[in-house]
Amino acid sequence: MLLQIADCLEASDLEAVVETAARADFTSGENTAGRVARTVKHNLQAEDSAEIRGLLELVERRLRANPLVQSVARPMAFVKLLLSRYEPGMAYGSHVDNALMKGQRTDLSFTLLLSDPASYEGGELVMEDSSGERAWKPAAGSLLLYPSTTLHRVEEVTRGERLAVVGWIQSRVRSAEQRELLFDLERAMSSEYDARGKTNQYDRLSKCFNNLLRRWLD
Ligand SMILES: O=C(O)CCC(=O)C(=O)O
Ligand SMILES: [Fe+2]
Repeated sequence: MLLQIADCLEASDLEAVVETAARADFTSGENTAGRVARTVKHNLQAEDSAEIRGLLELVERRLRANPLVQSVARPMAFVKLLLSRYEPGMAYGSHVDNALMKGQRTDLSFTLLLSDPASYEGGELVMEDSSGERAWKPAAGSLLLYPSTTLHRVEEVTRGERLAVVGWIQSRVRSAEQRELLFDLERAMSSEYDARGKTNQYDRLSKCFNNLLRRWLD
């Protein structure tokens, strides 16, 4: 399940992040890619600095505080975040993300878009699965959150600049299928409560949700 979450950063955060990004030094993303990924990874990544660490910490705080992120990802750890930039001619071909980063399992991958989609051409994040392909190009401040098991790519940027924070989450629930069931159940609970209050139906759903979560937590 891929989820798009709008407005993960409010306007003032977004402005501050873009300003910091404009002062950052970038190096080729090929430096942090493996032997094969290197053949398809053509982008830029911000070099580590106190300012960049502050920026990434702010993004992580906002994502952790987002109830939808909590409910879709059930994060145990934010394994890694980085600031990336695509200029005209840059793209990231089809790949699946590494299962292990910094000794931790990656269960979900995310992209937080920082550029206004009208300001660049190309740069769609394309998800490839057995049902076909789907391209995403959301508004600045929106988050795309998807299972790290998915093949995906970033289309070539042909005009302007695509700035984004990308990252990986280790979940407390390893299986994407189980995470999706829990997400649906939690939503059903919450709409039952909003519509009718703490009914028998709500209690029944809450029992299923909590006992499945107990069973599936790592
Ligand atoms: O920039 C993106 O949307 C995704 C980048 C990506 O796939 C990666 O860094 O592994
Ligand atoms: Fe990726």
